[in-house]
Amino acid sequence: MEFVLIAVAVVVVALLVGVGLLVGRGRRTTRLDDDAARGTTLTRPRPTDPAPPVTTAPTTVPPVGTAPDASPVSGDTLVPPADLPPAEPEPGLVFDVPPPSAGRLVRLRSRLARSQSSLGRGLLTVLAREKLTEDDWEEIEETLLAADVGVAATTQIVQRLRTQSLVLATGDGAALRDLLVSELTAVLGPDLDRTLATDRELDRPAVVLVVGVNGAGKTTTCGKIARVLVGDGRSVLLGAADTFRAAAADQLETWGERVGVPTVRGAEGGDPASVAYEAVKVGREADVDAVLVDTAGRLHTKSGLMDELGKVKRVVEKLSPVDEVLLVLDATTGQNGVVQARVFTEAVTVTGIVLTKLDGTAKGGIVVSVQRELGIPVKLVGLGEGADDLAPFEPRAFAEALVGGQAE
Ligand SMILES: Nc1nc2c(ncn2[C@@H]2O[C@H](COP(=O)(O)OP(=O)(O)OP(=O)(O)O)[C@@H](O)[C@H]2O)c(=O)[nH]1
Repeated sequence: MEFVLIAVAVVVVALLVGVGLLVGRGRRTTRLDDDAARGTTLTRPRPTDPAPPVTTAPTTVPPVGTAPDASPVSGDTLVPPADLPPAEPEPGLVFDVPPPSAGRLVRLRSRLARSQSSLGRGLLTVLAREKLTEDDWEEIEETLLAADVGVAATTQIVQRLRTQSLVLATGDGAALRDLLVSELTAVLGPDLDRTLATDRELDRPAVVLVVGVNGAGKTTTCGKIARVLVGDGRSVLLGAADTFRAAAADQLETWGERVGVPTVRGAEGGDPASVAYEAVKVGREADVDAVLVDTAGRLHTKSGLMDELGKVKRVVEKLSPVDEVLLVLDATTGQNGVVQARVFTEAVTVTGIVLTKLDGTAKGGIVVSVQRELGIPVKLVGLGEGADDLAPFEPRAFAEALVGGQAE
């Protein structure tokens, strides 16, 4: 009898060890050090899985952060934050290698097809006419307005084109097309500083907050910016301060895992400010170049959301200056987006706009009106759902792409 009991005990222990090992092979979610905010966890790409590459969806283990006292996932050793992020993937791991940011807008110009066919082609057809009549100029004006270029900018473009067409004397479609590109470039603010403040300072990482309403593409954009930075050779840490929607943290983690970037996340419904603080703290200890913090876009009330954003920024600033606050706007929402944007600019000092979903609208001129109305430069544009469909904004290249035609 005693022998049977011993045999049963051995089998049970073996089974438990086996299950523990299997779980340990999933996503690695590690409690941070003892000073970490309650419920905050750090996830990093799995370092020792032999295969398959991380480009596929990772195995998910329930977030440890939901239970404040949870201990590290079985089989994990607590990784000192100063070791982060891995400079190279461990043997057997294949991270995505995103392309560098330079020249992306030119590569993605065909994504502006909808804007181009309504704005560019419409204008080119009129400009190609032998002699431009009053009706033609009106048509040009209407086309620009319909593409959301805005009244003031449209008036400026049309007036200047008219003057210059007189100088040209004859109807030269190609020359007028080039003039149109120049005028569009001029209203896009070619001299605005669009540098993303993501360069590491001497003693600390750059800190970027990503804000905007839900559905605008914040989390996706955060992940895409991480890829842009990794593609440019920088080290990044992500902070999932959108604790309102648990899936947002999972989504962000997955983006990070694909390029070898760790994520700090909190318990669902936890305090976003403490997650943001923790992310910046870990980023500083790990000496990364930039910490990107995703924030919530939805709360029970709009004023609640704005108060929360303000708090996130204030709390982070106890530890580090915030170098960039990027407001993500959905280009397909047109003027509504501008109204939303104003609410955000009242709560935090927005330093740059990311205009997403420009591939899904015929109103590419929204870039002009958003910038003019808010007085904030568009720094990045989203041109598709693909992982690398985010490009630094370049006025001339954008104007060329919108107008299309021969000189492209
Ligand atoms: N076509 C297109 N889709 C985009 C672009 N950027 C983001 N999206 C899509 O927009 C949808 C919403 O993106 P999310 O990143 O989840 O939006 P969010 O603002 O974080 O939303 P919440 O987490 O609910 O606040 C996703 O399906 C994205 O793939 C873009 O540039 N083009």
